[in-house]
Amino acid sequence: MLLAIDCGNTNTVFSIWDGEKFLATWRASTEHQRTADQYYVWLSTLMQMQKLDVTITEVIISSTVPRVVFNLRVFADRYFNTRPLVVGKPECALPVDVRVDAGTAVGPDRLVNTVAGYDLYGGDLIVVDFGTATTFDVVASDGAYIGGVIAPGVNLSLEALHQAAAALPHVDVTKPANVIGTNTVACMQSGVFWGYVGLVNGICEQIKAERDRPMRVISTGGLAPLFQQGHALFDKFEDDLTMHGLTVIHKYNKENPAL
Ligand SMILES: Nc1ncnc2c1ncn2[C@@H]1O[C@H](COP(=O)(O)OP(=O)(O)O)[C@@H](O)[C@H]1O
Ligand SMILES: CC(C)(COP(=O)(O)O)[C@@H](O)C(=O)NCCC(=O)O
Ligand SMILES: [K+]
Repeated sequence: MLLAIDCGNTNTVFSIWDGEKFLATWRASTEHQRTADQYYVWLSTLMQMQKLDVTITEVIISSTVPRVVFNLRVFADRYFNTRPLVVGKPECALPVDVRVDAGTAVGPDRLVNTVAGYDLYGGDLIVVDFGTATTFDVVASDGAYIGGVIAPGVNLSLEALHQAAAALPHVDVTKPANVIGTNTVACMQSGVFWGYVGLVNGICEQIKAERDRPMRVISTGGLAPLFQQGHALFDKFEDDLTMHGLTVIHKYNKENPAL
């Protein structure tokens, strides 16, 4: 049984994959101080509560936070007696090329999304991931990651407004009824919501123009459905795109041990 771990700057998602389907998925906030023992207490409790009596034999990790990887490695080694595959490390081969400037360390989540998008839809894709940051990953016709765009995340933008301006409250993102807000909260929500619709539209259109070809736009991340509502920003929404990519990369490395 495979344990796939997707660690973002805000949340860390753990999924158990039986080779055909995910048996369970759990989410914890990302905290680099969390130890291997703490991960185990948390995970084994959830497994017991779900009466999931399985043996984890393999672990794959993608982490946008480098310093959590140490404790996750100890966790895999101590409790599952396995050396985890860590995306972005030389020993983890990818089934696609990465064509970026020399010396660039691409976020592993973006590589995993590229692999997942290519596996599900083929090439000429834009993958939009609404995480702490909102990333656009451009996938060439042969599946290569050829770069993209990093924009501030939706919640980060709202939080920045609240932090920087004394009179602006903390608000949650939602789709406002009108563009013209008639109170402070509605004005802030409008700025972020409609600003984001424009950002996503504009960036995707410019990427397509720069590539000079039609491209499919795939979205992932909890906030993607909010932006899809009535705006047809994306051709497809994939809830567990990153997790799917982790299983594809794991399989590829198992089938190509010499890589
Ligand atoms: N369904 C949702 N509704 C509202 N906010 C969400 C939802 N899912 C995630 N978020 C928020 O979106 C932000 C990004 O979350 P996540 O995708 O887990 O980020 P990361 O992968 O960078 O850790 C966080 O602020 C999180 O609280
Ligand atoms: C852009 C990111 C911060 C997004 O991370 P996330 O929002 O998933 O936590 C991450 O992919 C990252 O740290 N990238 C490194 C730089 C790059 O991808 O070019
Ligand atoms: K992410």
